[in-house]
Amino acid sequence: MDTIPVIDFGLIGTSDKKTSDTEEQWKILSENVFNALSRIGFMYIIKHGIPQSKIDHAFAESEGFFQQPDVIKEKYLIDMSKNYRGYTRPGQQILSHTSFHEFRECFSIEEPDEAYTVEETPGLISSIEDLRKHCRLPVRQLLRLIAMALKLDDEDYFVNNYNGGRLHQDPGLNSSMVRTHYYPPIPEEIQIPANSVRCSEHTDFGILTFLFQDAMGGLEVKALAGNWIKANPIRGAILVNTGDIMELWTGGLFPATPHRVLIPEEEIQKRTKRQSITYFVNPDSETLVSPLSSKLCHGSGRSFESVIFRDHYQKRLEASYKY
Ligand SMILES: O=C(O)CCC(=O)C(=O)O
Ligand SMILES: [Fe+2]
Repeated sequence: MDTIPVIDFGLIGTSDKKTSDTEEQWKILSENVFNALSRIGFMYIIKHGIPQSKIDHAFAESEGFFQQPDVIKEKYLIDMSKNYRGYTRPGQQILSHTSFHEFRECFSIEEPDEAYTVEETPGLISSIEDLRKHCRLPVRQLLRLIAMALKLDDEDYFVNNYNGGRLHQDPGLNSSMVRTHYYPPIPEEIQIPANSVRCSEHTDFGILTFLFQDAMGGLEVKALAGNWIKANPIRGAILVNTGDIMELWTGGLFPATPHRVLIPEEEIQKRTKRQSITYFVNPDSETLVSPLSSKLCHGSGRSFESVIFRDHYQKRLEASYKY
């Protein structure tokens, strides 16, 4: 499959569980989800119920933050000895050993913390938290659709491993993270070092990622055959992909699809900033993740080792921040 399918969540409405009225629609969507995740690992979700104004607001607040001088942004520099919250400057996180530099800066928020503020852009944290809050319903819907797609006896299995099945996030229990990215314009006078990218080829670390992107484009997805296809922006749609944990749970049936953002060849895009916001959906930190059944693993021919999510996450984050 060389196109990224579009899945319409409007069909199942605003309940996070199927009801007798919507059972048929849930079944159809779960089949669509199965095809998308087994063939490409990416899909667009439309009519997901998140107001466009919330998305636009988080983008505007993020832009306000990133356009400030470095000295201000670096006041909020990530301190990895404590947590992964705060500002990452360009080149500080490199997602693949094959890249020399990433023209990408970002700001990450792991879990809600009322006391944490960015005084120069006071709306940054609240707009991001608002977006996170709105993501929870479509995340829970999708986790149940995936359980149905896999024909699990327990359709709540994934939901129960995401914040212990609760709608509100418990600090410490779950490290799901919102990260707002800014790819700065690359001015003509800058010498671009060899092997530089905007974002290196990588897989995501958790269960799923929800990605909101602006109109600029540039994200590419590696199809199973190894060719790269463009994940063109669709206004208002959430681009969803599976991460390492879904690949492990399904024994490779739903692979974690590699993706990247190269430095654009088109001058206009190169000289223009790009923004994206990701919500990385992680299982609860203490979850022991292993392939769910030998039936699912059958056919992939690969073996998978069980991991405690906290250990896996720590390892992957530390490796990417070593530089
Ligand atoms: O900015 C993008 O479009 C991709 C970002 C991404 O893949 C990530 O942060 O994991
Ligand atoms: Fe990613």
